[in-house]
Amino acid sequence: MIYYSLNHQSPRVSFAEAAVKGQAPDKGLYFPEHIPVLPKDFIQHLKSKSKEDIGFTVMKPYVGESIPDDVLQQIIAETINFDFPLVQISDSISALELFHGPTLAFKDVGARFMSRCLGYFNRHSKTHTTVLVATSGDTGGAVANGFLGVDGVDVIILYPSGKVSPVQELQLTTPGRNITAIEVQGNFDDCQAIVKQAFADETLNKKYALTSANSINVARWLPQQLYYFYACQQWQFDEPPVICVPSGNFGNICAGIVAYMSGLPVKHFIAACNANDTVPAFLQTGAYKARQAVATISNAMDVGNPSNFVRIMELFQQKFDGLKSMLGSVSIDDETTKATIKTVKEQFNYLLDPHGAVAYKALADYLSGNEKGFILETAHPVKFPETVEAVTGETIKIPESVQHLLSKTKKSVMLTSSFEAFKDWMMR
Ligand SMILES: N[C@@H](CCOP(=O)(O)O)C(=O)O
Repeated sequence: MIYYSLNHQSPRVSFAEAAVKGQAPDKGLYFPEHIPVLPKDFIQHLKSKSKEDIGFTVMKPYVGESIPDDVLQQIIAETINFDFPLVQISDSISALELFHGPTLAFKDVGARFMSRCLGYFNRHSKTHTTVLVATSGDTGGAVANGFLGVDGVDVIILYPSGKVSPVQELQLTTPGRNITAIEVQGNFDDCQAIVKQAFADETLNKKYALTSANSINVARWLPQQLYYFYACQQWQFDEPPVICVPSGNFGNICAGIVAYMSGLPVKHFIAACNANDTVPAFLQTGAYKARQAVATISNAMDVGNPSNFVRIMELFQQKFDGLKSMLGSVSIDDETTKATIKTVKEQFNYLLDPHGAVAYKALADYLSGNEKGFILETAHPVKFPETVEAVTGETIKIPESVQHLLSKTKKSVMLTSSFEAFKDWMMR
């Protein structure tokens, strides 16, 4: 597989080069030159396949010759060694629970896959890589966990001060070793802008081999397709599902659309957003206007300028009508999100996290007649106990993986949101 830059001013590269660079030199996102269509037989017999088989079959065309098959099989097995259950909430809505990994959020899959790929590339080229990552909540913890102790890799996580949940903050500020957390006095878009500027900065690039562990990196983005295959493997109805994805940086839903274009049966996609409504507004007006991110209770989606939207446009060959026929997007406010957590708990005894609740409400509003669908439950409610407990009046049982964090002390470097402050810190 060859990858090109969406800005079309950089050389085409292999999977290995795209993963090691993160972003193309012309600041474009890498994109696969074609979307492989999987054999019909494979899709029809998903139910009889193992998670590992599905993972290998889906990822192999994207990885190409960059990683030998036996190593890729091992990487996939280590990436997906937890459950992805599709749990029925109501007659028409199920939840694909993506929070059974080590950091209780869907980012674990991409972070584990990418860290192992990079570890493999570094062992072979004997290079040292510095991974920069911006987070609005869940990516940071997953990347810290996935890259902890990986050979030849240092990780620098930038997060918006005061705008991630206490559990998320502990996950990304306490691992130590090769992981450093930078607390930025700004919002997620400021963190993401600093990271993107760093990739284009000559001085920093002379000193460090930089890459990204956000979904702008193909090795973080593409494995997210696997969720959709695992969901369809468990889908019990004849009609294909409507799939609703809580969306911030739009990497996850973009990966879902790739899975659909590879042959996975899907009726419609809905990108459920919080008050950060850049994409819902675009789908209504046809004018894309990035906005300043605003803080909400579903903080991992507090993104005003979603990086992956350019990839979604590319998948639909820049055709607005084609895009609109397959993708809808709505904005759900915090009060409605809280009311949804409460109602779903009372009616169906299912506890949603704020991100899942945004998706649940968007899907419930969309479905009509006998239509059925599922949401991606992207994070465990225990990552947001203040919100969830206040709404339901019940205490959430704290899992072991969170319990041990609570006694740890946060360690971070506080910086302003200017690129110069970050560059100065990096140079020192
Ligand atoms: N929702 C994210 C924001 C970054 O998204 P990514 O998928 O591009 O890493 C977060 O939780 O940090």
